[in-house]
Amino acid sequence: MNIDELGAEGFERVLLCHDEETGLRSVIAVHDTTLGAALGGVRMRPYPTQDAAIAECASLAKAMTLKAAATGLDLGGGWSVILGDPHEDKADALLRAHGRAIATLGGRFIPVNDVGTTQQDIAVIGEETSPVCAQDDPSPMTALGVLEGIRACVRHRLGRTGLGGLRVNVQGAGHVGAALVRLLVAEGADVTVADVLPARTEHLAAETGAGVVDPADLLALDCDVLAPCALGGIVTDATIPALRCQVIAGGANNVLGAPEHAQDLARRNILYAPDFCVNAGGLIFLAEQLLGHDFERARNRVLGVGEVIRDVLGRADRENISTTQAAHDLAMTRLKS
Ligand SMILES: NC(=O)c1ccc[n+]([C@@H]2O[C@H](COP(=O)([O-])OP(=O)(O)OC[C@H]3O[C@@H](n4cnc5c(N)ncnc54)[C@H](O)[C@@H]3O)[C@@H](O)[C@H]2O)c1
Repeated sequence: MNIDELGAEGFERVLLCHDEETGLRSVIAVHDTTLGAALGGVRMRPYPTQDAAIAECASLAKAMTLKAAATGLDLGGGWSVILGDPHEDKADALLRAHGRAIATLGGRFIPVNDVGTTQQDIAVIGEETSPVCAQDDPSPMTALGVLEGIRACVRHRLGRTGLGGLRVNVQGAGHVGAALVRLLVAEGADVTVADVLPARTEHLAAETGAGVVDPADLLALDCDVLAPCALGGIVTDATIPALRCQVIAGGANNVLGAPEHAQDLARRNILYAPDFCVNAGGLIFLAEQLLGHDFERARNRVLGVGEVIRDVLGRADRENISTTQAAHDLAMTRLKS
């Protein structure tokens, strides 16, 4: 195994890993462990270039630091990505090699499943490194936190207390997206969902009665709330003019293509719930599990995501700053205290 230390500014560690024998090519970024070990995802997907993989990994690691700090968790921020197609390239030997690379960090990075990996994959990684988070799928708790975040945003922007009849467009019908659709439908919301894998939306529509549209049409479809639950980077110079929503609040990490898009959304009078706060439910749940707390206690803490969002929205209004800046300030206050 060849592991290169990239020495990226502002990061504790960034490792570029290559294992000839298994074909593993991966990146592990530990951003900040001031508050505790860095808990973060293992994402597997094809990347156009190695630099694109490093950039995504670094940006997600940083978001995890902010997420833990803003929501009051004693965890740091880190992430890892495996370059490859999860449907074609994934193998136990490759996952174990990634586990051996993580083990070199001596427990400072705790992996959990993300896009392209499952809890079973994390268990395989856990054959080589400890600790790992492979017990329970955090996605339903991420979705529950997003639901509470949507509730807070809708009350703030639309003055509505219930979600009945609220038009919500959900991008992505994977672990988080599907769970969110179920929760929203149970609240009486009018939900439309899109996924690049049609089988996922077909099943979900049959089960819940949610509407389905082509993924290419979803962002420009009129709605009250847009809930991004696929990959990040969907708010860009190209998509902002087409958006027809009043609120953006979803499970996806790194929704904004660039930080300045927070101001662009505010100019268009679209209320943006910062992703690293509104999607923190899964991380809160995992942190509670690591502490040995029971399910009910963990779930109650996840419901607190709504309170965090209310705090962020209030701060943004009072200080006349973007919601992203307000959330960032909240996180930095805790990191520096
Ligand atoms: N799983 C969690 O608990 C958790 C926690 C925090 C953040 N997140 C973030 O939430 C997002 C979703 O995570 P997940 O675990 O549900 O992943 P997943 O892989 O289960 O689901 C993602 C879904 O998005 C679909 N998709 C991809 N590109 C799309 C597009 N352009 N349009 C529509 N659909 C598209 C995929 O086909 C897939 O069904 C990711 O950004 C992840 O980092 C997840």
